[in-house]
Amino acid sequence: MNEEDLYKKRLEVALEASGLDLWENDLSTGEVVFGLTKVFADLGYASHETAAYVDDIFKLMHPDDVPSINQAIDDHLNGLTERYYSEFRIRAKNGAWVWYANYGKIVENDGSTTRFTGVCFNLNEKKCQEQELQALNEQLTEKNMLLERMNAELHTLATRDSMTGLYNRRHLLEAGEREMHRAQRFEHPLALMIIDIDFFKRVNDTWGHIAGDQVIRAVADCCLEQTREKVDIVGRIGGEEFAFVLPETTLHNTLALAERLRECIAAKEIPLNDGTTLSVTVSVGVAALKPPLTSLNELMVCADRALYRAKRAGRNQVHWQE
Ligand SMILES: Nc1nc2c(ncn2[C@@H]2O[C@H](COP(=O)(O)OP(=O)(O)OP(=O)(O)O)[C@@H](O)[C@H]2O)c(=O)[nH]1
Repeated sequence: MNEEDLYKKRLEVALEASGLDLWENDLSTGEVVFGLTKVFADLGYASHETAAYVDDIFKLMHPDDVPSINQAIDDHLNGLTERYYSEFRIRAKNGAWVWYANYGKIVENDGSTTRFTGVCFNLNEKKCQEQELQALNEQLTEKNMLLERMNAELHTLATRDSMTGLYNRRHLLEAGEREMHRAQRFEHPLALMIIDIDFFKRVNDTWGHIAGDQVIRAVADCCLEQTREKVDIVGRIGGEEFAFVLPETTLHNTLALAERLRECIAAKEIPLNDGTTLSVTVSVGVAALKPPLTSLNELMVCADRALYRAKRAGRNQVHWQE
């Protein structure tokens, strides 16, 4: 065996061991000088079906991949890249798309001949893994978004009263306790107000529970209208009872708010399902933070006592605990 044959044999062994298939094209004529025998065989084509011209290979490539292949060849031809590399799909004999990659270089470019040589190797497993990973990532992102939505819903369920959308009793007490600590530490004013719908039992007894619920919602709307969004903590703490934790609010200002709210509710004509309207009044109890009070609970007791006095004094009025 001469040196050249020996060299070829060595190359064959190297290519076979590494799963590479050698190719060489003449770009000036468009001819395939040296064919992709292993690739075509792997794709199920007979030896007479292998491509004789570069264009024949392009016809077997996925149309979406052709522009990037052409770009990579142009970049290499124009000296922008040291080597040509591209990834693409080729249609197998059975119609399936199989991923391959090309690595090559211009080995001769003398004006009349442009020899382009390289190797091609199967990339299908890697691509399939990438696609699986991407699909998994997308699923994960979707699941995360769902989880975030569910968490937000759960938070709403845990902190809000479902009938009015106001805070529930537990959240009001927790958030109120925090405000209480802050107010005490920095010696800032804080007030607590409780309102209770007057003679609400009569509403239920006369117009029914559904009308009663509508009244509760209408009163809740007034409560939100008259308070500061994201500052005041407004909650439904019982059937027809609402509480307000009012940070940075003096007794004087709270009494003004209480009066405004009382008037707003009394003036409201609440539409019922049967087309009629209904009005209700509320009694209000107010207490402001001052020594020796130290807990929200104590403040609530004070406001509750004031509310009781407002009821006793004839309802539809505001009372406060000094
Ligand atoms: N429709 C409706 N009624 C409720 C709800 N929660 C509590 N109630 C009713 O509210 C009524 C409250 O009545 P009472 O505590 O006797 O007080 P009141 O009739 O408002 O009288 P005063 O507070 O003394 O003015 C009861 O009949 C409860 O059944 C609710 O979510 N929806």
